[in-house]
Amino acid sequence: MTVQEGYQYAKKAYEKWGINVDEVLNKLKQVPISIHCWQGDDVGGFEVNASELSGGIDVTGNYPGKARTPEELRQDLEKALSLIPGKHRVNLHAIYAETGGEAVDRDQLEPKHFENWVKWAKDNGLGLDFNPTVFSHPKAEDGLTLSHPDPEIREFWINHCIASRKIGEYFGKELGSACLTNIWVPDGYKDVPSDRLTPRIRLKDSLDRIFAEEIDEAYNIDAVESKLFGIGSESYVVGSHEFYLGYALKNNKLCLLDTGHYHPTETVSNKISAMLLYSDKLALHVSRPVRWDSDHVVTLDDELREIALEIVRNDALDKVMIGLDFFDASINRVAAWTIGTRNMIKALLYAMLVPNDHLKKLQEEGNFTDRLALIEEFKTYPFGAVWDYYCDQMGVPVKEGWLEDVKAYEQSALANR
Ligand SMILES: C[C@H](O)[C@H](O)[C@@H](O)C(=O)CO
Ligand SMILES: [Mn+2]
Repeated sequence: MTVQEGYQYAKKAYEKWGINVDEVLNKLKQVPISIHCWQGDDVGGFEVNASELSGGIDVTGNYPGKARTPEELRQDLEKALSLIPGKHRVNLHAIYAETGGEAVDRDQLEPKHFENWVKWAKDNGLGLDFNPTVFSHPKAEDGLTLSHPDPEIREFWINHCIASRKIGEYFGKELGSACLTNIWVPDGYKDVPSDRLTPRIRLKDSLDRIFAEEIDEAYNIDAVESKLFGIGSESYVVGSHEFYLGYALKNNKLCLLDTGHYHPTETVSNKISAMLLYSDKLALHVSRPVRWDSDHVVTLDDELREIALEIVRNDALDKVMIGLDFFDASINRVAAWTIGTRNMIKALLYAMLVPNDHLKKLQEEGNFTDRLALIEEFKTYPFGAVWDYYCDQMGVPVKEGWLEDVKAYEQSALANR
């Protein structure tokens, strides 16, 4: 069966349920995914005086071919983007600044240090998002930053976050698309704290100072990302979910939910509808925790589909800013981006091809038998045939065809590094 024949067959199956597949694909085309640059170099960055990765996160594996320069990272991203259908965004961290060989500390970073990224984003029709890097630095050595008892250390990180918001504003202005600038800090304690409140008072004060400067949301949107625990902060994290949920609601900021930052049986899919009742927007770092916040490559698992269903069935595609956050150095890094991003898009397509309104109605009527039966039957509807057609139409490889491209790229580019 050709891709076209498969599509016609699938279309008929979905049309029986009133789903207009052509309309679905047009809608899907317009959903940007923010692809994290840090999968390409194991969260290393290009600082002149780079520190080891810290902040309670870890990248394992040493698959050859990691990007060593901004040029290599951009080249690898271009390769991955050529295998992913749609127009997307790239998410940068401050450690990806280009300072021309000069050591520029993070509180001194300026838009000019990201000019190459902006030029590249313009050439490739991409939006850019941003993150201050509040780890992997001598001033984050003891695992405390914006909540540090030492006012000088706090000041340094406050200034870095302010500088980051200005860089975000610059991205937004240059690219004509608002940049999401997300603050995540690792602050916490390995062992049971004797005072949970004081660090939180300091973190709140730091955030107030960071956000004191008004920046037009047409250019820069602020987000705050919580966490449950990290390596070395197993007992207490200052910026917990409740801390940031309260902060964001009170200060009109976005909560960013990282799917690896909750208890193992706690799901982000279950939070989306609740949070959107109280805030216009929220942001995601879609990741895959395996026993811990391991940042495995996103697979098309139940939770990914459930997240996509929650976004789609609640008509929240323009309210939930979808970003990815995983880093696996045990496999080809371009393949990691391709697999994870294609899966995110596949999940959205899957969710758009479910008769969501009908299923909602069944629930309202108390018809739980039909609800379960249909949810299960739709899992084996010919969604793969629609996905193949979408890839074909968007000019990217169908099915696993992309793997050949990645292998050729591994030979021609990655193997020489
Ligand atoms: C690179 C980090 O993963 C990222 O900044 C942060 O979002 C995080 O999830 C830390 O666990
Ligand atoms: Mn994250």
